[in-house]
Amino acid sequence: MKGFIKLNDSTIFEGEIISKKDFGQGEVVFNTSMTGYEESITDPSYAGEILVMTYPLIGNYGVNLEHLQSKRPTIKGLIVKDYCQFPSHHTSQYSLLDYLDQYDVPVLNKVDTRALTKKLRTEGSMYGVIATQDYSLEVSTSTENLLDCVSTKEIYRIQGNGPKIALIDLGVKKNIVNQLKSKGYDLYVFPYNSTKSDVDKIQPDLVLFSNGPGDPKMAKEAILLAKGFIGEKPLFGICLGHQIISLALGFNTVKMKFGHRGTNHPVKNLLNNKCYITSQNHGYMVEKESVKNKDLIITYINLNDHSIEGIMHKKYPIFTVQFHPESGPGVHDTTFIFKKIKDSIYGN
Ligand SMILES: NC(=O)CC[C@H](N)C(=O)O
Repeated sequence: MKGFIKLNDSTIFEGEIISKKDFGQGEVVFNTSMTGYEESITDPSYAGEILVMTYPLIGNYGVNLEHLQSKRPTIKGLIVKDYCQFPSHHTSQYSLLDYLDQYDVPVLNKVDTRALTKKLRTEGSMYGVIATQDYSLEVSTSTENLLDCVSTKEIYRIQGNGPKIALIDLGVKKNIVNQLKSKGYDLYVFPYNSTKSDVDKIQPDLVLFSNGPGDPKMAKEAILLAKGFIGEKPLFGICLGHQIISLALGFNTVKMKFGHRGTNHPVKNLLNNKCYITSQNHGYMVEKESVKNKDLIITYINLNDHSIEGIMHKKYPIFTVQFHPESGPGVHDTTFIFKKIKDSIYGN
């Protein structure tokens, strides 16, 4: 069936809707990974977003449930150039389309994704609507409470013999939990709106703020929670968690022109001059000009645009990364960060 994506400046890109669902709206973002669509479509950080894959052939290796980063797809729609109808991989359990159809996610195929991506790169991120027929549709730019959609409703524990971590679930990816589990941490996973007294009950050795969707400034409860623990407990944050801790420390965050979404983003550790290739998925960043506190150090920068990719406190055991050390999808260069958490607990 003929369909299209209409952007909020009224530009239309035509395509074919191949899914059961023929309507979806959200912020239109592009990901430049050549593989990893299973992880990306289920990464809760993409909640509220329509995902454009720049790699032209998508669906080739089907879907294996083990690769998924959460219980269901979190995207509002998928846009591809050439959907592969006949996936071939020995571990594939579903075709990508069958999997997305189970959850009513619209898929728009045969789109000139290169032209669409060039548009978003030059003019900046936009909202869009995937639809059929009615070209006069209004493009909505409103957002829902994304954290409420992706965070756990109840506290739960994944027992381990190591230090006790309070993991604030802002839409945590499965690979982060798996990495922490594999290092033996005793994990208590908390809802996004937990209070300091909720978390204090377990007497954690460290409080970890996870990745997650949307504008970090909307995560008011989590910012307050992070503020409460500054100087009291070691803190660590990944992606949205990095932004939240940064806001709690008095930095500002701003929306990027089109964000970083892909698996080959080079970052440099300014403390030892080492470079790493990292997996990334974010549309906001910590504003460089806002870093004025002398007790804070920028630890990592992105080598493509020199934006901040990590910070550290000089006096307190607080450190954060904007990139995704757990990968899923992507490179494993920075998984050492999960061991560094232990060092920060023990003051090394
Ligand atoms: N992966 C994430 O945690 C994303 C953080 C935030 N939602 C952003 O887009 O910048």
